[in-house]
Amino acid sequence: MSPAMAAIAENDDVFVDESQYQKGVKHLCENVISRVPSKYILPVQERPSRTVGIETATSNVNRQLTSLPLVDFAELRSLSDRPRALRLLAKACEQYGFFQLVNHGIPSNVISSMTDASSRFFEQPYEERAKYMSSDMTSPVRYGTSFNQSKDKVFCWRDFLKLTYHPMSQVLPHWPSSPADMREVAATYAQETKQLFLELMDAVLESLGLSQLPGDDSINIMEQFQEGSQLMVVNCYPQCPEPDLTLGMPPHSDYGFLTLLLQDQVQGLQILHREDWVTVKPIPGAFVVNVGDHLEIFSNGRYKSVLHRVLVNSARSRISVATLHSLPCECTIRPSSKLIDESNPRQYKDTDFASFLEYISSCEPKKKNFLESRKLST
Ligand SMILES: O=C(O)CCC(=O)C(=O)O
Ligand SMILES: [Fe+2]
Repeated sequence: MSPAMAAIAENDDVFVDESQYQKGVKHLCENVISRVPSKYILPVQERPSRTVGIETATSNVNRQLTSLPLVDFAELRSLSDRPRALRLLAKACEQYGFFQLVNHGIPSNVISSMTDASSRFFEQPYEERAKYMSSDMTSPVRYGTSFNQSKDKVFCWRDFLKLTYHPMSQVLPHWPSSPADMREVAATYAQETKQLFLELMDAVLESLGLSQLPGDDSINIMEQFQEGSQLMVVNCYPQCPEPDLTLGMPPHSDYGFLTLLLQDQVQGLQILHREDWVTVKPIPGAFVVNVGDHLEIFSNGRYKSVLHRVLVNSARSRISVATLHSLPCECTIRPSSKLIDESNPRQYKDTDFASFLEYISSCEPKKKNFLESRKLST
């Protein structure tokens, strides 16, 4: 360890120079650390064991593993089972904003290769990962740390690699060339999850009663989804010596229509359900799917974009891959006209990707603020 980065024995702060924390948690963990540096220590009210919801603080944390609703994709694909599966899907999106998707048909080797290549990416020396560091939110490849590292006062215990994917564009050459299989594995994974998202979105529209209506926008919107935005977020949460003092990710909701999340077998994801934080139990090979802000807006509030956060632990590091899908970035998102009537007045303003980026660049995005900011006061 160089003197400039020397750990101060009695102090928790590993780095004398604050800017070293910008290099990420993996980099930090290359030093011997037995305590969490103050840069990562949350105020007491925001720590994992002390919060219910985000504003209220009680000690009533539900650490039980919850069984999320299970949606069987094979049933959605079967003519006879589809109506029942659609009802289940609707209930999950209304009541939890989350479900586990099983029998989705993506080959298991595509999934295991993705988690495997992701782990190997983070195992590389810092200099290799740092090639992709960028503060430009629109960059097609971005390595970074925390949640919003240029704004966060307290850092999260998480490093990430964000890859934007578009079937037509030339972003692949910008993706990491090391590990050697990363580009190919990530491209296959992106294509497979895109197809899955399209089929799921078709089911979501049907579950909202929006398909096959004369003059309905659903055919139009499905065409737009073909060209839609797709962001893969590979999250790495290293082992943490004092996991009760920090979070892997703060409470947040996702911006798109649907997020397809692959988590390894290390639990950590919690969702806010009936005011309790509940841990989502990993199911091997399943996707955790959640409603994003754009779908809440499009469904005029019927489907919920729910706050979730990530706990870290002292025993094992954790990898997850979240794929966020939405309409093309230049599209405006607004409540479907079919879901607005006298008894369901319009609840959200028009929104677009540019206003979202502007919003997250200008504030500390730790709460459900963006979606709140799009709500019309009634
Ligand atoms: O790591 C997880 O389980 C959740 C990740 C997440 O919420 C995100 O990337 O938006
Ligand atoms: Fe998320």
